[in-house]
Amino acid sequence: MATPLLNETKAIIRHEKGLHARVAAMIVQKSSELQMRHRVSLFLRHRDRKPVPATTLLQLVSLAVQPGEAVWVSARSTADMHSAGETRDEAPPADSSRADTPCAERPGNKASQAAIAVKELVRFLESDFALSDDQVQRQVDNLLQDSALTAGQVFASMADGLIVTDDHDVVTVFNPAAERIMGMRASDVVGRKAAAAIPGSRMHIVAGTGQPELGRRQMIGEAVILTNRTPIVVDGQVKGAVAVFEDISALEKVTHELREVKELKERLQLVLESVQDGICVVDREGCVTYVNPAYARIVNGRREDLIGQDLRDLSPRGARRQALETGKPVLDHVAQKAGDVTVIADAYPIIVDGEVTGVVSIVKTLTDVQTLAEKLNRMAARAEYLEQELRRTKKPGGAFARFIGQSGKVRDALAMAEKAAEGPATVLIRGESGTGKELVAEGIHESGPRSKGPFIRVNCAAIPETLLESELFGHEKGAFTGAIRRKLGKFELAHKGTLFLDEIGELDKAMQAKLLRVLQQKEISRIGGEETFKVDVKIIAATNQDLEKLVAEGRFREDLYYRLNVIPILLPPLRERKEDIPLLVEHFLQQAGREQGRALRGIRSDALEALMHYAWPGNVRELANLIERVVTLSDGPWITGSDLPTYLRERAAGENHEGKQHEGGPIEKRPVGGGHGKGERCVWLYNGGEDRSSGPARGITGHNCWENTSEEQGDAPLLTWEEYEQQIITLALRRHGSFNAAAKALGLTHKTVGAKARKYGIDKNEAGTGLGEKGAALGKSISE
Ligand SMILES: Nc1ncnc2c1ncn2[C@@H]1O[C@H](COP(=O)(O)OP(=O)(O)OP(=O)(O)O)[C@@H](O)[C@H]1O
Repeated sequence: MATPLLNETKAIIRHEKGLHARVAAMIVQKSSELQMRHRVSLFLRHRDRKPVPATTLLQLVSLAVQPGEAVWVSARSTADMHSAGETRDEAPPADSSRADTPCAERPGNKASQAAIAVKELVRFLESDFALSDDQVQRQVDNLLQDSALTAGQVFASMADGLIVTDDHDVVTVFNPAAERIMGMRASDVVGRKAAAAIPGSRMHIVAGTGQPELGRRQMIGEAVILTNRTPIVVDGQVKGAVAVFEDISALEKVTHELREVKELKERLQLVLESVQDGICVVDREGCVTYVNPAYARIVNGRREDLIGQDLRDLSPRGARRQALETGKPVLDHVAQKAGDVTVIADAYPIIVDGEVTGVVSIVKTLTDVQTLAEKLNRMAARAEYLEQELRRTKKPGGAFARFIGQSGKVRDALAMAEKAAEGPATVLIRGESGTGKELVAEGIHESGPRSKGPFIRVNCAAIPETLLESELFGHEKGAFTGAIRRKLGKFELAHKGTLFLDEIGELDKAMQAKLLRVLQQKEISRIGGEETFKVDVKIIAATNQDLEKLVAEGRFREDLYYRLNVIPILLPPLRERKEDIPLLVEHFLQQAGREQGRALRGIRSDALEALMHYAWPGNVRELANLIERVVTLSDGPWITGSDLPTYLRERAAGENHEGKQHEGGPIEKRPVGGGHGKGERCVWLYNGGEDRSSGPARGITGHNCWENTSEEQGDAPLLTWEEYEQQIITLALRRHGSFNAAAKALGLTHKTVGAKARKYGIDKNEAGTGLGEKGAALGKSISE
């Protein structure tokens, strides 16, 4: 408890300047002397403010006592103060109730000493403060000097900037912190008006309005400053202003960083909360500090229960603990969790400044991993399949461009195929073996909306019945002996694409039933699996069998037949479209020549005749194989009748003369191998001539040529150079249709081709109409 002040006595300050600095210094000097003498502490109180020690200059000055005003003097025994544990400068409340208490003024009595001291100080305060004693005078001066120096020291050692201006806005104080913060020197500022010397100064405004400006933020260069400006008011008069300010740039930076860290934390939190993988964080002690919702779901726990748990209890030998102890990641760790859940975890140590401060673990259920592996498996299988397909099918142009043939039946079939490609309906392609059913099926896929999806082929005849089901529908691991891993079926692989079921007539009845079910329900299930999957597949089936007959015999399900036969496409056998033979021959000759690196010029009429009169039981496939073989075995640039296998020559010739029928159907009675006189036909690989033959064949050049047997093989009369040139230009324009393209093919500029065409009067649009008799006869001598 504070010791009460004694003898509070009123004193009127009569000095003309009131309690100003010098008077205050004299009071301090006098009070110090009295305190020493009487072993008391003396206090002054002004109005209802707290008493201040009478020996502190600044506090006395700050009482701002005016002339004629009263102050209250009181005292306290120094001995009392020490026993009460108080410091000298503390000012306990005055006990005014005892202020007027008379006291015995005997020496040695505490109360009387206080009374004497108070009385003497009151007398001094009411005096005129005249100082006669030189020593006292010096002491007062020293006091004032010390006080000023102390204030200067205080200002200099302040961390905050301090600016003081007088009532004319002249800077009187500009401390070192202000110099540092504002980057200005005190010598450049003190004594000058603040408004002029300090950019953006508001001291004159604060002094002018008398209103303080507190907590103002401002920028000085790069620094952020927080300032308090206060007017200095003495006797109700504004005497200047004081500004105290601090550089809060560092604080601002930290605040900004903190905000960024908070934002980052929020974002990360959001990511962690929404990922499907389970994430768990433990601290350096092995205590769980965070789990995301996926983690709680995977381990069948509640987040609030999991957080705070100790790894020693949770999983003492788990991946997290290992990572925590070794400081190394632990990957693919398989663990059993509650509810019979098997998880795969990766645990990564969190290392800060080389020290392991915790662990993050990422957890997936085994099923998730399996699903991913399966997806991968599926993609890999599909990629492999598509790669093979890509290698196999090189398409030169439009979807049906690889299908050679211009006969009416072919055109009808292709027109139907183009239509069939547009929609989802099942297509059934019929035709003898080798008629191009697969080629057409590919064309349908490529020209339809599913062209970006897979085209999957299954040859129903080539796969043993026992394997076909698993081939089509896939199987689960362990579904039967040998099923060592899950296999995806062709239906699954063909999802969003086309499934081509070749040789559909070969399916046994059981498979027919299964296929029918898939076609009806559009869903499959793997052998040994319980799940069913929806599949979106366009079915194209093909057969060379007489399906109607099979249905009639009960060997093919009628309902499946109708399911498949939604859009039927019939491909004619080669013997029914002989006019396509020269086209095909030229196509395969070019192909074989290219593949075998042979500079072939064409096929002689005798050979072509033989090919056209053969019945082709193996159709285009047989023709293609034959040409390939002939090209391999022949030597010269021309394929002649003698290059053909004997059976074909004899059969064609014999049957022609005798009017026999081939197994594939009747053949024309036409002479072969020179028996045709002037009307013989031949196919030029790279040339053409006027079509004078009445025969139907047209090579890829679109023309047959007359060939005079007496002039055979290079005996034709030579033409002039210009006539050859005319031929070549005509031929190139006919083939390529434009000066540009023709020039490119001939290795000339389009200007040259244009000039030559004009020279010879060749109209590029009419170049295809023929070369004239002389030119046509020379066709064969124009090599590639
Ligand atoms: N019109 C054609 N134009 C070019 N090549 C053809 C044509 N028709 C068939 N081919 C070729 O003949 C071969 C056999 O064709 P494809 O396999 O399409 O016949 P298919 O009718 O499916 O035979 P199969 O019934 O024996 O399976 C292939 O190499 C194919 O490229």
